[in-house]
Amino acid sequence: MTSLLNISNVSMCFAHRDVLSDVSFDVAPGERVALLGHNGAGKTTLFRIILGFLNPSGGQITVNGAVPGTAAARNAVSYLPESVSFPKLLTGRETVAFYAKLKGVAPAAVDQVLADVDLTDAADQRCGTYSKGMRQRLGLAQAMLGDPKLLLLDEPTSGLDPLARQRFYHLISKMAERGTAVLLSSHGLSEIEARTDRVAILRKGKLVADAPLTDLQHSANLPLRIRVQADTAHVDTVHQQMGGQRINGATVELECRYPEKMQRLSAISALGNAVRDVEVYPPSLDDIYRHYSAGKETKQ
Ligand SMILES: Nc1ncnc2c1ncn2[C@@H]1O[C@H](COP(=O)(O)OP(=O)(O)OP(=O)(O)O)[C@@H](O)[C@H]1O
Repeated sequence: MTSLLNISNVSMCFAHRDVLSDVSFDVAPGERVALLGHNGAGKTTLFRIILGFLNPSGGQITVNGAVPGTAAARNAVSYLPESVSFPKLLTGRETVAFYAKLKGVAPAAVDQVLADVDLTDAADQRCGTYSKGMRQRLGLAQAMLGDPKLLLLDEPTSGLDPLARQRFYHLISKMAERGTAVLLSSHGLSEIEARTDRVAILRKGKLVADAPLTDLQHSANLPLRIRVQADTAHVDTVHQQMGGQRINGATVELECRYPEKMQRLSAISALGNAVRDVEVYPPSLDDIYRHYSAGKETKQ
């Protein structure tokens, strides 16, 4: 599939300091990509280059085939910055109407996006009275205007409560279903785990991973955990046969690598009625992030 966002060998140097080094990856229409990295890894800098606010020291970017900052690229992209602020005296509805006018979007879309982010009841309240979460949702409403081809979200869920986060990701997925390419940065690893299609990890300005989470789970070769609930009368036998650790009266847990997984599971299955239940826990995004952040540079 043709990429909507193409980042090719991008480098950025501030005052002789390399902040981004030779970063390349693509985002396709309808794809949701999480951009992860420690504080200062270069995520916001990359966003600012994609938006055309900064010129890279090297490499090229195209947004829907256009150079960042050109009218064609600007028309294709919407951005929600990390710290969003709006004029305090304008209401939510006036604020979104203002952005709709700037973007050339029909006024009818204003009430729809306010409803999408659950701000209908507060639409006539002044932004100065909004909570942080409400401001963030208003920011998302303005970013959703006009069904952008590319949505850039810089730590979009900071300040949102758990239900608002769920709703937020639901909206993002709906936009992706309609073909919007989404690139979002986040430090909330658990929340993006099941809600993005690919993970890109920056470490000190270098791209150290770029693949779907399941591929990273395999290539990092981190252990997965198999937890077996044994019949209480047979727990000693199960422990002896399986190895691993007993973690309570009836549960035995062991760690293994992906290539051994099926062999281990058939051995457990051969224990028949001595086993009541089996659960397999793959490495979490936290584990994978720690692995790649520690310097295992195996780009997919
Ligand atoms: N205009 C600038 N001039 C000089 N250095 C800059 C400038 N903008 C960013 N930097 C530096 O570039 C590095 C990357 O910053 P950036 O804001 O891109 O990181 P980040 O990954 O978004 O971090 P965070 O997770 O904390 O938001 C930092 O060391 C920062 O100090």
